[in-house]
Amino acid sequence: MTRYIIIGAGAVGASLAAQFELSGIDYALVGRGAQIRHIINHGLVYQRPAGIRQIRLKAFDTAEPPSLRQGDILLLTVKSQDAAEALAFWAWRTIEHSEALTVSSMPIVTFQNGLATETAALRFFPNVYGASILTPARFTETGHVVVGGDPQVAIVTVGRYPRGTDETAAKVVADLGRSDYIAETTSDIKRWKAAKLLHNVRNVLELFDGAEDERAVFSAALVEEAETVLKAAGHTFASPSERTISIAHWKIAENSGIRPGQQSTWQSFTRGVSSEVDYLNGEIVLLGRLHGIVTPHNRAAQEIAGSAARQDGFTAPLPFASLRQLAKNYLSFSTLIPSRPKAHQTG
Ligand SMILES: NC(=O)C1=CN([C@@H]2O[C@H](COP(=O)(O)OP(=O)(O)OC[C@H]3O[C@@H](n4cnc5c(N)ncnc54)[C@H](OP(=O)(O)O)[C@@H]3O)[C@@H](O)[C@H]2O)C=CC1
Ligand SMILES: CC(C)(CO)C(=O)C(=O)O
Repeated sequence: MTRYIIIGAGAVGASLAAQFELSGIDYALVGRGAQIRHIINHGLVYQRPAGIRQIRLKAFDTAEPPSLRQGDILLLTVKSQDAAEALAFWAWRTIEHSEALTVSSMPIVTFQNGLATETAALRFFPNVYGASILTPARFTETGHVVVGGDPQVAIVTVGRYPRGTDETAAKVVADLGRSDYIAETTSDIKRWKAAKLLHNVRNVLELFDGAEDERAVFSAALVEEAETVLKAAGHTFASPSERTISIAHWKIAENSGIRPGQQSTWQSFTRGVSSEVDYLNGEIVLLGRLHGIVTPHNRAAQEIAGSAARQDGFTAPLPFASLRQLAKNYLSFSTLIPSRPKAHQTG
């Protein structure tokens, strides 16, 4: 029987474990720090629109990981900035009763927003499956995860990376479906990841104050830069009409404990842990630099969020005026720099 090894016990990972537990699907949840200690000792307080319950989970501290066996599938649910460390930690461990095989021979499913994790995983694992997950999930309090998706937990699209689909992708989708997710396979997961990044570059704005109309202008600029550089880098975007499943009745339930403006980046700041901004806005900045395109709004957002993350405590929104000014400065610098010369042809 397939067992899922869920790495990262936060909003996405702990809710997956809870859903598997409730559906009789075998799994092991591996986490770190106070969160996993709390889950091991007291269980998880799991809040969904239908109610709150305390669930005992098969949970392990990464300091004492479970041994892995043939047939296991890894689900990576840490944030992008923690993916490299987790991949290196798992890849070269041997598999129980198959000393010649390492964990890297197992399939791994990457749930991260952004575009960086799949290529990082391919460095170690030949069988990488990208998952694009749309879920209103919250982890801001130790031992407590809230999911506002209604009636299902989330919408998940899974495909082999960089392209294709196969029996493993179909198996993961079937098990997610049994566990109250709306799930589908795709043969082009890169298009879903790129389309999602167009939304996630706006997450950073939830850290800032400012008038709604000014924020809307800045938000549009973040997305426009993202679209331009992603296209320059050869990405195309999946559109909702490509879904093979209906999501018409899916919504974020009212009074579910999920509040607008408090998505995953805001949650990391609120918990005082590192944030994913370097892999969301930072991905746009990186691709811009690689393709000779300026990205002043994403750069300013990445820089201010990065500096703020180094300071203690996130108790008040960051000043939007500073963000706007820094973006303006980067925009005017860029007009002073001649555009990149075309590479000389040699030989
Ligand atoms: N939250 C949401 O609603 C959504 C999130 N996503 C995406 O899903 C991914 C996961 O996000 P999310 O669940 O919110 O993240 P969380 O921060 O809630 O959870 C990640 C957990 O993984 C732990 N962790 C980090 N490194 C390791 C490691 N090496 N081994 C074991 N555990 C580790 C973290 O510990 P610590 O607390 O110590 O850092 C944290 O508890 C992200 O890419 C995010 O963008 C996508 C859609 C919605
Ligand atoms: C789907 C969305 C926007 C919702 O929470 C998300 O991806 C995130 O929080 O990062």
